[in-house]
Amino acid sequence: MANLSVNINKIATLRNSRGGNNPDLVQVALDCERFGAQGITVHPRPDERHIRYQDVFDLKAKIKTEFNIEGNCREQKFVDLVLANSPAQVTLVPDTEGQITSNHGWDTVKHQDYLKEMVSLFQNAGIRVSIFVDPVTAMINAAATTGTDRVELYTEAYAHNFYDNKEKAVLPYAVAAKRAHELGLGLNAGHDLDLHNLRYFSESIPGLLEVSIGHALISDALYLGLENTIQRYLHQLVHQ
Ligand SMILES: CC(=O)[C@@H](O)[C@H](O)COP(=O)(O)O
Ligand SMILES: NCC(=O)COP(=O)(O)O
Repeated sequence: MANLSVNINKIATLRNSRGGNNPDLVQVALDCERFGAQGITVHPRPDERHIRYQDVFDLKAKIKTEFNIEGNCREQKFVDLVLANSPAQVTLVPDTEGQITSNHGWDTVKHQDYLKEMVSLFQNAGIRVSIFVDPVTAMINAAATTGTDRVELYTEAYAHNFYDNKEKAVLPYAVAAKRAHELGLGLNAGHDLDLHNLRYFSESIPGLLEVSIGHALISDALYLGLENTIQRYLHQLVHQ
């Protein structure tokens, strides 16, 4: 069964909208853990529009489950933040300036040498590395040459195409996952996964280690409550 890492960016968005500490990000993270989440994900961005750099230190001091920090390693401030906090995992995402959210994976072919350097920098600090990639065989092949521990498949296209034709939507992911397994890479996935598309994805991708879910899960919690929502997401990941 894949682990569920709850991305709490949206909690920070809500908190920042009023400038105080409501909702309390650290408390929400602790509650996610208490309700069964196996990890906490944050994606600090340079404008600190949701997760602030200080949040990462505050979370690191309190959470007990797997801490996953996602972000752009081309920002020195991000690299320093990760090294200072030693999370269980860093996920390297090729953010571009001004983007609303992550919208593409790394071009691991073009940036192979650079990624190799970044992977060993973090691994030498004892941090597991995952590279965010599109489900394309060439990207998986080149990711493996960087020495990364895992790849995270960018699931926006799957989520988008799920309702039209779920078999077709998942196919590139199944092919990419098979290749990743052949190359000995661990497999994570995330972006726009939700209560409707999660079960089919996890059933179709054997050996999936972790999903990180934020936007849909926090939105569902408005209606269902956080504890019930996390239980429902966990339930999607259990296969008979
Ligand atoms: C890496 C990824 O897939 C993103 O979903 C990201 O972590 C979310 O970031 P935002 O919350 O800033 O949209
Ligand atoms: N890595 C993906 C993630 O953390 C959450 O993405 P989303 O569920 O907010 O789209």
